[in-house]
Amino acid sequence: MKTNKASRYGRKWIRVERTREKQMVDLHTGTPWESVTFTALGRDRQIFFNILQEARELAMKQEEGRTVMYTAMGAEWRPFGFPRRRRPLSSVVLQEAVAERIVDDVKEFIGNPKWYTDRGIPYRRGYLLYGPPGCGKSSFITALAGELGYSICLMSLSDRSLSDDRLNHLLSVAPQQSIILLEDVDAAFVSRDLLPTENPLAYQGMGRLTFSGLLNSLDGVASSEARIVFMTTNFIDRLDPALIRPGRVDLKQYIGNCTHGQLTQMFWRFYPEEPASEADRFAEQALAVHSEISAAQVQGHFLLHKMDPAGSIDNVAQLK
Ligand SMILES: Nc1ncnc2c1ncn2[C@@H]1O[C@H](COP(=O)(O)OP(=O)(O)OP(=O)(O)O)[C@@H](O)[C@H]1O
Repeated sequence: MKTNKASRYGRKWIRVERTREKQMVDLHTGTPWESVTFTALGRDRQIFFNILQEARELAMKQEEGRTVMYTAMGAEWRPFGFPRRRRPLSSVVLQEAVAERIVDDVKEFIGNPKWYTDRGIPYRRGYLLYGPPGCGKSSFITALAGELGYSICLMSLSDRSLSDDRLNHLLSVAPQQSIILLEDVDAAFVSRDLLPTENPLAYQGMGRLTFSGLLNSLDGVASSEARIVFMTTNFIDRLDPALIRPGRVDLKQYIGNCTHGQLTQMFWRFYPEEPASEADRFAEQALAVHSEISAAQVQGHFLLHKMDPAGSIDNVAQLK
């Protein structure tokens, strides 16, 4: 498909011819390739460099301050949804020093490629965040990506169309400067092993992901670019030790239910006008009635009492 248009750029007229390639798509974005040809009269070629430079700056501006999420489609990664506004790290309230530990580790890793190459160690690092639901594993990883200016490649291992080859390929073509996020890694193999008896036809003619395929793909994830893989699970004890041995998972971190400190901090963030003593009172009362409270529950409770900090304390027993 071809279109022709005349456009003004500064004081010059240029002809813009766009040709859409039928069979080719950009592997990283899924958009079809287009050839754009500019023609202008005159001898000054600088005009073309200026156009390209301007286009580049505009494209970068669009993603500035945003986190792009990719999902796997066939053999490619495609962005899904619009790039999200970066989530600040401070908006995810974790137990003291936990966020710093991970952020420092990742930054140290990204900043030292030579250390790895000098020692012949593959330049990749694996992280496992584990703990009960709704405590901030995914939110923290999203905020971390924002802090680093990285995108996120989100992948579910329970995806039935995932085979060893496909996973291997996807991991090797992941966009540069991205975090690969494998969520709920425990679910993949438990559920998969049950499936063939339920529906023996489901896998006919289709390769499926095997546990050793997963291990091989993770081991193969290495390039001159820093490769960061995050896995999350609610049940660390269901994971095969081979999956989380050093080299595949280099840093494990428990992300648990709210402590007194987290509860006060969340209260402050939500009701910044309130005195510290109220935040303290909220935390104390919440822990007196509930032994385990996730940050997601607290967030939901505050949303029910948006303009009513005292009400959020008085009704703390209803927190669920
Ligand atoms: N530590 C936290 N600080 C601030 N908000 C949080 C925190 N944990 C969770 N939330 C809020 O709760 C919701 C769910 O959190 P999130 O998806 O990050 O939890 P998760 O630990 O990844 O859960 P799951 O194990 O179910 O995937 C989000 O809206 C998030 O904003």
